[in-house]
Amino acid sequence: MASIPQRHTYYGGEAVGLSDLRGTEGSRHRRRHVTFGPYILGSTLGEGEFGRVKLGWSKHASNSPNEVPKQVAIKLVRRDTIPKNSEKEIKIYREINALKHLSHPNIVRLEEVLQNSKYIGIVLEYASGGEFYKYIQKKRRLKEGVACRLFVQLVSGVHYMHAKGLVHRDLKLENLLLDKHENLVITDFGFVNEFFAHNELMKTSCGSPCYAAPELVVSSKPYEARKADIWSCGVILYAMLAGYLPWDDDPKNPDGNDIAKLYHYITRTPLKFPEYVTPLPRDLLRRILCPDPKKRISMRNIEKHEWVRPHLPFLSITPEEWDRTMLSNQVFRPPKMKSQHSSRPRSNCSTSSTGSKSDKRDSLVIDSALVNLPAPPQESQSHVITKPSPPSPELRRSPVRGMNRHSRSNSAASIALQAVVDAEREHNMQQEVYISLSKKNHPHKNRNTPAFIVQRSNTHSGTSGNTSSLMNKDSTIVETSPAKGHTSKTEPKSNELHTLATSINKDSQNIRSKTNHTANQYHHFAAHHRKPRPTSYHPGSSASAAETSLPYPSMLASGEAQNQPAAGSSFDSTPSLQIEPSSVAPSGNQSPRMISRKSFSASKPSLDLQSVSGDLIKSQNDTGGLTKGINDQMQETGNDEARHSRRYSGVVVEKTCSTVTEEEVNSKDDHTEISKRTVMEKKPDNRKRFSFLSFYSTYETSKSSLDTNESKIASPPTTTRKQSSSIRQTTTSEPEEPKGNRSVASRRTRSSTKIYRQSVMVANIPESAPAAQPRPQNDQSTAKKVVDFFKRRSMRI
Ligand SMILES: Nc1ncnc2c1ncn2[C@@H]1O[C@H](COP(=O)(O)OP(=O)(O)OP(=O)(O)O)[C@@H](O)[C@H]1O
Repeated sequence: MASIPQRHTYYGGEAVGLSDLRGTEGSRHRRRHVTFGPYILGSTLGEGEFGRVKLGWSKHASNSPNEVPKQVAIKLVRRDTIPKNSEKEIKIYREINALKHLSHPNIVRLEEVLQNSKYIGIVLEYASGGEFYKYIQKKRRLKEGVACRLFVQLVSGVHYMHAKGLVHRDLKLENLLLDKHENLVITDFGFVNEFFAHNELMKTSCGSPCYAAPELVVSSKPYEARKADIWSCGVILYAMLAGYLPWDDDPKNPDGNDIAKLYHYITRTPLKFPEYVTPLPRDLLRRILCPDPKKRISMRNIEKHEWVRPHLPFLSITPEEWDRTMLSNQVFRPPKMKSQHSSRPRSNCSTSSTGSKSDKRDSLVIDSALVNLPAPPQESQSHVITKPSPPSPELRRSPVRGMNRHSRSNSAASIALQAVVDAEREHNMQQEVYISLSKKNHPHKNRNTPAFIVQRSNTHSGTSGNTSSLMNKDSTIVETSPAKGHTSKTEPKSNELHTLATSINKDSQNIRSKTNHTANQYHHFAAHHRKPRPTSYHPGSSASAAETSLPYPSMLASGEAQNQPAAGSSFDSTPSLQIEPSSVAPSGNQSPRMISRKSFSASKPSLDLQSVSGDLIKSQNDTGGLTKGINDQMQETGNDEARHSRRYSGVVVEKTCSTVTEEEVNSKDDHTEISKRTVMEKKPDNRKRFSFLSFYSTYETSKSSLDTNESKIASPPTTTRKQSSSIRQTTTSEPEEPKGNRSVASRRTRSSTKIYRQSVMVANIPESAPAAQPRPQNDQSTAKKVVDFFKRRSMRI
């Protein structure tokens, strides 16, 4: 038996033995963790605009030695860094609100929102697989099968959010993470926006130049945001397959510094591929990376493309089915109901972990008016931040619209309050879905069974008739809204949905069982780095939904001729709804390897939602505006069921936590561990063409200091990480040529400055950008600085 080493201290001639010191020593050795609410804080996983993202794990689960504590990523946002009504506040608000409504295995899951007097903690699912760009960087490029699986996951997640009426607007490799089973996880919803009509156009351009669709850059016209997301997906797919970004080989703009030239090049130059990219993905990429958004392939047609056919069952899962599946795998405890007489939500924020008076003082004072969520800011034509605007005349079914607004509700503190209120609504919604499911299980009792159309794709009429031969004619998709002219012919069988869920769960359990060992090592895997991110948000307004024709600049017109798909311009046509009942249920072999996340697991999550969440408040009037996409379908089909399909999107709880202080958080980073991810951060191989971060240049790793003396044990050993960097812009213009030998070391190392990407607004790039002319040296250097600034940052275009 290990004995505590005897220590004798001499005090003025009197020996003090162990027994006298045991208390002192005991307290010294006692593990004291830095905590935030119900979570023990660990190392810093990364750093963004809002602050550090910490690894955390549930205190409650750790009581049992055999139970792996639930791990989470906690985005800690200092409240005093978020001025009221600031861009930052709006961005956080948007991100939280969007995540609450998204429940998809490839979208980062929001666990809850916590706060104390100093911090707001956005508790997210922990994506332990690290950052996706590093994954590609490590492998140089992905094998086709792997790329296809991950692309399908990306498409599924993006399609899901589009169906929910949301557009991401900043899809890029840096905003993709991997979970422990190398499934894709879409993160960073700071630029998310809602759209309310199928053809609704947006004004505000967001994103990063390399991933931004041309229409965002070369035209000031409103754009169809979903098509812009699709473009970004294409750039991501290209990077997966090729190992570098497309259109980076302009000899006149080798470094891609000149954004005007970059976009001229994009719109005028046919897409080139290295020889190792096979014809099928090439065809798909040509259809996606089509400069003319009108001719760009739609999400539905991507899902029908031959290349992704092996994953058709997965892609066939509709948003509604995802909602149900995720819901069925959630452990949901009915929240404590507040008193019926209480008109305002009750918060447990005063039950801070310290219970100090100051904490109570800092706790949120809940204003009943906050029950009405503020509207998200509208996009303004002038690209200026606007505050929540009054409801638009057209009724948009949004939880943030169509309700009384609270004029002061945009304060940082109120964000978490909104979360409480939304939890209330979520619960209500949850109950609706349960009712819906229960009715579905007894269809004879259900008068509102949704009208699923089940039909072979090659039998539907209309626009799909011209589909390319590469389209999967036998493919089936599942839709909740019937095609025009169709009436509900086949009702969805609840056992079909069940089969889907069961299949997924089986898959999940298999993977889970294989990876229990990995799970036990969870806490050893963390990473921290400083990752530049877009930092500003410029809400804009949506253009009129009536505006369906997008005048397109001539340069695009000329470019589109070159980048058009070889055939099948009808890809953008709205496909009819098709379901092949027999193919709805995914076969295990065909399903992409993903799942394995909690949502798919039948196992009980270690987080005790109730103990964590405290009060959840039931809402009376959730109208689910963020599910506008579904509502659109509902309106089209007259199908009320879609309304019930809004999923329960996680319990969002606001709670006051008082144990973490700024000093603790700041100091704790000093000893962060990272073992797994650092493997990916070896010195870049010069033979690699692919190096994503060049665009943002090299940036210094933040040496986080998570561990205080008190938390050494809580936090695994720290490895200071250095971000390698650089998306290389190559000089050769030869097509079909792998360009791995180009020397980019100098570019990679040209900057080691710590950089925070900041969104910027730039004027639209003129159609004919002035050719680069010799300029005085001083001017050039200034211009270079500006260009570098843009290149290294996520850019508001
Ligand atoms: N759920 C997560 N799991 C694991 N790591 C994460 C998670 N979320 C964020 N990180 C890490 O933290 C880093 C910063 O996160 P994120 O970019 O979301 O922060 P942010 O403050 O929103 O920054 P920005 O909005 O500027 O992008 C990420 O690059 C990633 O490495």
